Order: sequence, then C-alpha cells, then structure tokens
Amino acid sequence: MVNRKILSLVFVRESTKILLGFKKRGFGQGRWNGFGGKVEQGETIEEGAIRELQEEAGVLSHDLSKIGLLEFEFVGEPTILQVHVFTTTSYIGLPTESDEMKPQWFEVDRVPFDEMWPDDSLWFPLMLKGAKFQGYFLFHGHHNILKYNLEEVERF
Ligand SMILES: Nc1nc(SCCc2ccccc2)c2[nH]cnc2n1
Repeated sequence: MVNRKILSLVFVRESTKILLGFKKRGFGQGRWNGFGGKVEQGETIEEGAIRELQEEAGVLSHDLSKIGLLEFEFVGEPTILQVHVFTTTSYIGLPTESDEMKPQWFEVDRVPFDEMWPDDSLWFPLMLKGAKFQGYFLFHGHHNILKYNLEEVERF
C-alpha cells in the first residue's frame, strides 16, 4: 500500500543568485537544498511553504509561484515524497541560520550540485530557465537514481 507525504520546497531568487540552505539535521542532512518540509493538516501547500521558509531561513514571502511537482520513491520504502516546488523573488527579512538550515546565496552558475540531491542537477536547469516541470525519481538509497522521468509542463 503506497502512501504519499506532501512536502514543500521553496527557492528564493535575487537577480543572478539563488538562496540555498545547508541542512544541518534530519532528512537530507549535509546537503544544500531549498527550504521546505512537511505540509501540516489544516494548511494549504502554499501556506506550508511560506511557514517553512519563515521557520528555516527567517524570510517571509507571500508571493510564491508554483513551478514544479516532483515525486521521489525509495526502494523498499512505502512512502512516496510528493514535493511541491515554489520560487519567489519578493520577500522580506535577512536570511538567518536556524537549527535546521544554514542559508547562503549562490550564483546560479555556481550551484554546488556535488553537495545536493542527485536529481537536482537534472531539474535545476528547467527551474533556472523559468520553465514549469513535473518529474518522478526512483532512488536506491539517497545517492543512486535507478530511473526517472522529467518533463516540462505548460502550467499547474
Ligand atoms: N531537492 C530535493 N529535495 C528533496 S526532499 C525536499 C523536501 C524536504 C523534505 C524534508 C525536509 C526539507 C525539505 C529530495 N528528495 C529526493 N531528491 C530530492 N531533491
């Protein structure tokens, strides 16, 4: 019986830079990523994304654009992660380290893919060119993609 866990993932952009966070603990620890996490009951996915961005980076945005839908399955685990990807260029607050994440700005042509989830180097180019995308990735462990599909979509 497969079940899905709904997660948000937010990327903040500033001209040629993108804000990433170094995950200090928990799932994805030791990797740079956008800001996000589990969407709780009683909140919309976008509300969850706004909440996680605030909690993890100290940045408040009310103008998120939905740009991607990614599903991650891990061999031997029944829960599929359904990750809703958002981006924003309008926010208030200075990115601040939390107990979960250490934020840092990166030039978009200097993204540290070797310290990120392996799928990111596949869909970041779509995000960076302003496309909307949908994908599925089957992982074996946290380093090995057994198979995937990824496509651009017109709209969500
Ligand atoms: N970029 C990326 N992110 C995730 S999980 C993102 C959602 C999340 C989950 C838990 C805490 C915070 C954020 C991935 N999983 C497999 N490949 C992946 N790539």
